[in-house]
Amino acid sequence: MSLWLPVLSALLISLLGGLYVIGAFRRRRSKEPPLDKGHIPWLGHALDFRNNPVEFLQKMQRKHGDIFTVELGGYYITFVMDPLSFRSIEKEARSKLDASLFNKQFVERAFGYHYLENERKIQEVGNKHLMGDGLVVMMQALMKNLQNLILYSAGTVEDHKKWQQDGLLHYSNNILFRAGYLSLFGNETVKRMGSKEKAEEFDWVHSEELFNEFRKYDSLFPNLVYAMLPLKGKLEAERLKRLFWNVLSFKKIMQKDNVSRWIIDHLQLRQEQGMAEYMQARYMFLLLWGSQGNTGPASFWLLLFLMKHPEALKAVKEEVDKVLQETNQEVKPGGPLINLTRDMLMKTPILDSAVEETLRLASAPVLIRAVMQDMDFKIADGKEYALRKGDRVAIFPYIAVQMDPEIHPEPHRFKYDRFLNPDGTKKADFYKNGKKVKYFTMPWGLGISMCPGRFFAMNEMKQIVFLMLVYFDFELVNAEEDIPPIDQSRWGIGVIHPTHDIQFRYRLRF
Ligand code: HEM
Repeated sequence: MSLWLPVLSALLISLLGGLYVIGAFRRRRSKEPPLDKGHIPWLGHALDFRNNPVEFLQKMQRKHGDIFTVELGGYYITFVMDPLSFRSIEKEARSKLDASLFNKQFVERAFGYHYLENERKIQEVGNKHLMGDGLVVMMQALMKNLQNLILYSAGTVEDHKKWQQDGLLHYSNNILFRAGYLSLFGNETVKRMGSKEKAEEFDWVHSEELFNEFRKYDSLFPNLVYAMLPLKGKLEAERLKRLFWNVLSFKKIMQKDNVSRWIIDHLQLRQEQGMAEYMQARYMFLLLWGSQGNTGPASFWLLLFLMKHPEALKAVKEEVDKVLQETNQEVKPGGPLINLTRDMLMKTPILDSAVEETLRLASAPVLIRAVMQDMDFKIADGKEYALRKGDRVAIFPYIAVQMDPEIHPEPHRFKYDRFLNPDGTKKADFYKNGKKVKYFTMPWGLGISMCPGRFFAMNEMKQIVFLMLVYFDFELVNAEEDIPPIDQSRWGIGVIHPTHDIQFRYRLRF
C-alpha cells in the first residue's frame, strides 16, 4: 500500500499537469471576452472550424456577439467581428499585438524558411518596387509576357476565328503563373541558349513544367499549413519544396536576364546579412508562392463573373475599347503587340470596381496577431476587454465586412458597379450602424502585414481582362452552367478556389 500511494500521486499529478497544459482548467476571467472551449480538450472547436469556418464563426457570433474567444487546437483565439473595431487592432503597438510570430510559424512549415532576428524588410522592398515608379517597370515586363502567352495559346494566325477550349481555372492559373513568374524571376539568357528564339522556347517549356509542379504543391498547401497532411502527402510536399529550392537558388536566379528589382533587392539584402544560400532559396520560394498563389484564382473569378453577367462584360468592354481608341492603337492580324501602359489602366473605373467586387467575394484570409503581454482592448462600442498574453487575436474580414448585408446589401451577388458612385467615380463610402466603415473590403489584410504586392496583383487582373477583351471573343461553353461551389479547405488562406473547373472558349477577334 505504501508503495502504491506515491505512484498514484505521481500519476494524478501528471494527469492534472497534462490537463493544465492543454488548458482544461482555463476559465473566463473578469473583463475577458466570452470563452467557448468546445467539448474536446485541446482540440476545442478545431474540427468545426476546419470543416466550415464561415458557418462556425457565424454561429459563434450569434451566440456570443462581436468578440469571443474560442479554443482551436491548443490556441485560444479571440475573434473580433466588428469592423468598426479593426482600427484598434491596426494601431496597437507591436509589443502588444504582433503579426510576425504567427507568420514565422506559418512560413517555417510551408516553405522551410527561418526568419532572421528583427527581419521586417518585406514591406520596405515591396513599397520600393511593387508600387509607384518601380511598378511601371514591372508592369511592362508583365504586359509583354501576358500578351505573348495568351496569343501563343490562341494558335497561329491561320487558326484565327477557330475556337480554343480550356478550363477557365486552368487557363487563368496557367497564364498568370507563367507571366508572373517570368516577369519577377527573369528570363533565360540568349547567351546561354544561343538565340533569342531558343531562349524564348526554353522559357515557355520551363514555365509550363514549373506551373505543373506549383499546382501540385498548391493543392497540398491547406493541409500542409494546418499540419494535416498524411505521410504520402508530406513526402510529396518535401519533394516539391526541394525542387523549388533548387530552381530558385541564388546561382540560378543570378544567371537569368530581366530579373525584377523586387527579387534582386530581396536577395541582396540577405546576401549582405550573410544568410546561407540554401536559406535564400527558401525565401525565394516564399516569394514565388506569395506572388503566384492568389492572382490566378482571382482572375478566374473575375473572368467568370464577367461572363456570367453580360451587362458587366458589356460595360467593361466598352470602357476598354474607348481607352484603346484614345491611344490610337489598333489590333491587327499579325500586327505589333499593343502597348498597355499604366496611364491606360488608370482610366478604367468600371474595371476597377469589377476587380474590387471580385476580391470582396473571393478573398478570404484570416488575419492573426499574437498577444505579447496581458493587455486591455477597447472595441468600438466603448467596452473594454482583457486579453491574455500567449493568446491570439483574429479577424476574418470575409464575414465581418465583405459579407455584411448592412455594409454591402445583397452581399452574395456580384454587382460590378458596387464600388462606383452615380457619377462614375470610385465609391468609398460604406456604413454600419450609421457610422462610416474605414475597412469596407479587406482582400489584402491589415496594417503592417498587408500584402505588399496588392498594386501589382490588381494590375495583373486588370491586364489579363484588358488583353482578353482586346484580342478575343470569349464565352462559357455552357452559359447555363452554375458557378461552381467553393472548396471549403481554402478558407483563411487567401483567394478561395472552386471545387471544380468550368469550361470556356475563346478565339481571336481579328
Ligand atoms: C489577388 C492577389 C493577391 C491577394 C488577394 C493577396 C493577399 C494577401 C494577403 C491577405 C496577405 C497577408 C496579409 C496579412 O497577413 O495581413 C498577403 C501577403 C503577402 N503578399 Fe499578397 N496577395 C495577392 C497577390 C500578391 C502578389 C502579386 C505579390 C507579389 C508580387 C504578393 C506578395 C505578398 C507577400 C510577399 C506577402 C507577405 C507579406 C508579409 O509577410 O508581410 N501578393 N497577400
